Amino acid sequence: MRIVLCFPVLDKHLQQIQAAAPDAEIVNAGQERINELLPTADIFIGHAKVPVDWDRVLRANKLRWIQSSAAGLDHCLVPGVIESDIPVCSASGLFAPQVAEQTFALLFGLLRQIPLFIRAERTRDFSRLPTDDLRGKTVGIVGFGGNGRMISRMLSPWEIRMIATDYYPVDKPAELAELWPVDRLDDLLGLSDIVILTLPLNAETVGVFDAQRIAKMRSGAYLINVARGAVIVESALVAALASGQIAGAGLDVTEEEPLAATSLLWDDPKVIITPHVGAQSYCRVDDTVDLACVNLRRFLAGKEPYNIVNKHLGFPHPSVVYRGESTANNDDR
Ligand SMILES: NC(=O)c1ccc[n+]([C@@H]2O[C@H](COP(=O)([O-])OP(=O)(O)OC[C@H]3O[C@@H](n4cnc5c(N)ncnc54)[C@H](O)[C@@H]3O)[C@@H](O)[C@H]2O)c1
Ligand SMILES: O=C(O)[C@H](O)CO
Repeated sequence: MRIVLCFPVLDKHLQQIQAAAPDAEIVNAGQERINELLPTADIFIGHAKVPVDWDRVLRANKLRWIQSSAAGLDHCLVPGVIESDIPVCSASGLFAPQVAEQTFALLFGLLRQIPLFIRAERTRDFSRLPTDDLRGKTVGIVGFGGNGRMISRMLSPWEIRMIATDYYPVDKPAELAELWPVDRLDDLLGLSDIVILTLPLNAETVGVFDAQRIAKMRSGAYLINVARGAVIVESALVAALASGQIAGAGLDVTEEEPLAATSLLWDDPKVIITPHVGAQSYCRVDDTVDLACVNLRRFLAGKEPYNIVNKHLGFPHPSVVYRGESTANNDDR
């Protein structure tokens, strides 16, 4: 059995994976050799950032399971793969603590005008300006999976109202006032002072925040995107910031990555940009390997791995989140 990897593992990670699959040959393809090696794989663990020739992989008819090292599967959810009988597992929820911290950084950075004070610091300028409070605000979370749930849990001590929408609006935690289905997105936008995007990018969500939808947001609201850039039409966001419809945006992700040097977002003082680092803490690879090994052991033992996302195989369902509210599966670690 050959396991092909495509993510930056250290020797200790390779040893951990080998211990989970003692009889397997483990090959670390890296981005450079992924297209050469993937058709020879029985199992793929990783996340290809380069275009993969999935037709060739499917024609080889060898691959039996995919474990993504990313939560967002927009790269590998090509129809042929997701509709095949190869189970595809995401890293949904795995990076929720990191992504929630990044959301906090962007949220308080915007409310407390941190970029402005950092600029003033450079000129030894100690002028005071009023800043905004989180207290008393309504926070709307769009996409209530692993990341959305962790954000709401971490925000629960504040005196705020939280509402959310999700494709599967079930298991509403006590800190949330409302958990609505996706068709109530506009209601959420009309009520929220801060909108946090934690939904996946797919055919239904691409460009969902276009000019019309942004116009449904409260005037002077803040928008934070820690999901995928392409859920927002960037030109519409630029216009809404210019008109004041949106008071500020915190973006960990952008439509094009890296964000083009010519983008007007760079120079907007109401925008904080981070280069898609929400999940990039020092724990990321350790966490990914832990999940891969839990699932590898399950797969080899003939058990269902966690976080399968193929719809025709009966997924996703609300318990797919590996490190979310709805599973206790860390026992398997
Ligand atoms: N910034 C980063 O570094 C970073 C890190 C991890 C994940 N992400 C992105 O965040 C997304 C969410 O990650 P997660 O771990 O919470 O995944 P998840 O699968 O646990 O959660 C996504 C949730 O969104 C819901 N959803 C699907 N379509 C929706 C829609 N149209 N409207 C509202 N909700 C919808 C799903 O039902 C699910 O509950 C990923 O798909 C990925 O693109 C970004
Ligand atoms: O989806 C994820 O896991 C992060 O955005 C990194 O790709």
